Amino acid sequence: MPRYLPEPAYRHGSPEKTAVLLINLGTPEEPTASAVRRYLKEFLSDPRVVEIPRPVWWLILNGIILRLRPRRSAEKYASIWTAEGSPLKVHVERQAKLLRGFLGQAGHQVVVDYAMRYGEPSMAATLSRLKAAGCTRILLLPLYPQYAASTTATAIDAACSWLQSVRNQPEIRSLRSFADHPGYIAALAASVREHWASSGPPGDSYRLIMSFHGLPRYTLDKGDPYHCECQKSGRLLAEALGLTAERYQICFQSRFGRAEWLQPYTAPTLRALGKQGVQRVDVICPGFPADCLETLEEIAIEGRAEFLHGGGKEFHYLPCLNERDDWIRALADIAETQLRGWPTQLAPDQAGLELSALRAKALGAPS
Ligand SMILES: C=CC1=C(C)c2cc3[nH]c(cc4nc(cc5[nH]c(cc1n2)c(C)c5CCC(=O)O)C(CCC(=O)O)=C4C)c(C)c3C=C
Ligand SMILES: [Fe+2]
Ligand SMILES: [Fe+2]
Repeated sequence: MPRYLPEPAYRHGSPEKTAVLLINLGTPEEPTASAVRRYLKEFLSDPRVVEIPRPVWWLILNGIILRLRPRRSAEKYASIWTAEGSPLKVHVERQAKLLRGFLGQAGHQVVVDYAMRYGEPSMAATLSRLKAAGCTRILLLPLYPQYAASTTATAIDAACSWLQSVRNQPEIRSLRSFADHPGYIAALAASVREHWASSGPPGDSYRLIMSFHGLPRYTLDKGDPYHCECQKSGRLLAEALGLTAERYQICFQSRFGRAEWLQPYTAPTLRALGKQGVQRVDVICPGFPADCLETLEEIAIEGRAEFLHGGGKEFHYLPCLNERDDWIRALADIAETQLRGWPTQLAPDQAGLELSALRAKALGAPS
């Protein structure tokens, strides 16, 4: 027998609201080994993330990874931690706040919130809170421009498993990906152009490196569209910038484990470019809408060292879209497109409430 969360008695005509829920990966609560262990345990236990059969993976995870990795990763987190907390969380929180303002300008009265797939604020708690606040329509917006089963799909799974616990379910919509959204590509292109304007235009010995988070190679063979969506975003960005094929390169970072991942790998590519005598690289991470450990530490610190040790002269890391105005506008456009057909004004609902109160009065009974 399913067990449902406690539910208030249904009242006809109660206010109905629409919510937009931004979803990101999640991040440890503190840059300490124990907080990182808790985070990694939840993250890496997800069968969408690691597809190795369970008894074997359970032994590797608990016997090796969770003993060794948390301390090393915590040191890396400590190197990028801010006074306000983990950069990923700080940026997502601000993005939600800004999106609320932008959607408000567009005339929508929607509730905008954010949740993390792993850690806090959890998806289940946030969805329950939205429901308790009267949200009967919820748009799920995973903040992954390129679809992957290990990111987008697992975020939707988590929402679906929360739905299983709900008696009176809200209506749900979800965004699959936005790899070729014109506003997203234009915001990336504008950030590169602004960077060229302030750091000098690219010379003859130059590459723009577009570094995406990697995935195991088998995901491509098994039909995950992630690789293709990354190629598409990269090509559209290059086209927007007027870069020919020799002037940019798409590569994949953050390899985890010993299996083959999507190639070319970012770190060896940076080192090789330095060795080949390429003078300057600018690195952008279009797959990450918010700066995080993987961009601020792995690219801006370690990637820089790879290129310079290889013999390169000038390395620039371009920040993620974060709170850029053009990006938040693009996000608002993405949300509005998905919201189409849903009432996003409170007024009609309030009118409905008034009407049902009148009816209740007329009938002399609760509605
Ligand atoms: C952009 C999309 C991402 C994909 C695809 C992705 C797949 C993926 N990641 C791991 C393992 C780790 N990732 C870690 C951090 C991390 N990953 C993403 C995004 C994607 N991951 C982000 C935004 C972050 C940063 C989080 C932060 O707190 O700043 C980590 C943790 C850090 C570490 O110990 O190295 C791991 C582990 C796998 C296995 C995977 C797909 C199979
Ligand atoms: Fe990752
Ligand atoms: Fe592909």
